[in-house]
Amino acid sequence: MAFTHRPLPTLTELLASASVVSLPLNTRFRGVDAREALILRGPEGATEFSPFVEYDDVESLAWLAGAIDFGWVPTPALLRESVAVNATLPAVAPSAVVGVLARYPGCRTIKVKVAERGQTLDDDLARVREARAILGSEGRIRLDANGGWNVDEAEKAIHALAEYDLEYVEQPCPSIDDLWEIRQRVKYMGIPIAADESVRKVDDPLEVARRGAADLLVIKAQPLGGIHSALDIVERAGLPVVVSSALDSSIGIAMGAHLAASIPVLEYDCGLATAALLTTDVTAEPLIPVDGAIPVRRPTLDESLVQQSLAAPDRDAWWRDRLTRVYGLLVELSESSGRHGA
Ligand SMILES: O=C(O)CCC(=O)c1ccccc1C(=O)O
Ligand SMILES: [Mg+2]
Repeated sequence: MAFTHRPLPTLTELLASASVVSLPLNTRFRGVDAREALILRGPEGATEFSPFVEYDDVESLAWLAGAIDFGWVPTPALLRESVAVNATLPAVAPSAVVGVLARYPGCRTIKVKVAERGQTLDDDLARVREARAILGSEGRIRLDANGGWNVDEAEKAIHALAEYDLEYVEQPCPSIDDLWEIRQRVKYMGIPIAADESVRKVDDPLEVARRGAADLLVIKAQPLGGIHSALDIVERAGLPVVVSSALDSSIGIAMGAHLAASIPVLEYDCGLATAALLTTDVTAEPLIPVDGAIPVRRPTLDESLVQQSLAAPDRDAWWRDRLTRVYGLLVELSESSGRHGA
């Protein structure tokens, strides 16, 4: 992973610029009702460090590199002023679908979460049927299983869900081997396979592309070490990409929007509309979709909104400890790569 910022800002500088916030969700997502994030104030503007709380320090390393990249390094040249986005539909009951989709005005593409633990294929069928009924026959529906199926389950589910006309299926199975296998099995149906976790949670983000295990890649700026590092991966992968977020505040969404705006060819709507799932944000001008797109700009922090969303003292301390530990790993890594001339 390429860490472009040298020298690193000091830990003192990072901690002094940090606020830890807890942003309640209007729809339960990934088993949580609030999203915690550590917001940093860098010379380029606000940035966000927000690996999910269950991620370990090693996995969080790339997220910190990504946060520093957006706050301390100028962004690449922007090729567009807005980015078309998909509605993200969490694994809610069919009766809740219409209410969630109302939060994404103008979106012609819906990403439906499927294969949720504790649910069945019938639950997925009912949710996707409802989404298709509301969207109409011309909008696009993509699925995201977050690796929730084995290959046989994925094959069965994709056969059953295909009647709703699928744009692609994201991470149907957990491993790269299984992605390769399911891709072969459904190729004749013309349904592309996208890789997400197999890009951002593995040692080599290019392995999927090299092995032909997916038709397209989901690219997330923060977990891939930042905009510059993600852009490098996109260039080297040679596959179409979907730029997505990880349920960030509008600051993290802006990082994704700047990445999306610097990619020459974007064939797919991006997964950058999830600020619509937050009940409150850290800026007065959140990056939520209007006419199916979000603008490419850096929101300024609204300090009173930040104050109102500050996390409880124990959570604030937890995030500062995490930042301190992960920063230590980042320093080790940049020193060892400096020694090896990388
Ligand atoms: O891509 C989108 O539409 C939104 C982002 C998203 O789905 C997501 C959000 C948080 C954690 C994981 C994921 C994911 O794509 O798997
Ligand atoms: Mg995904």
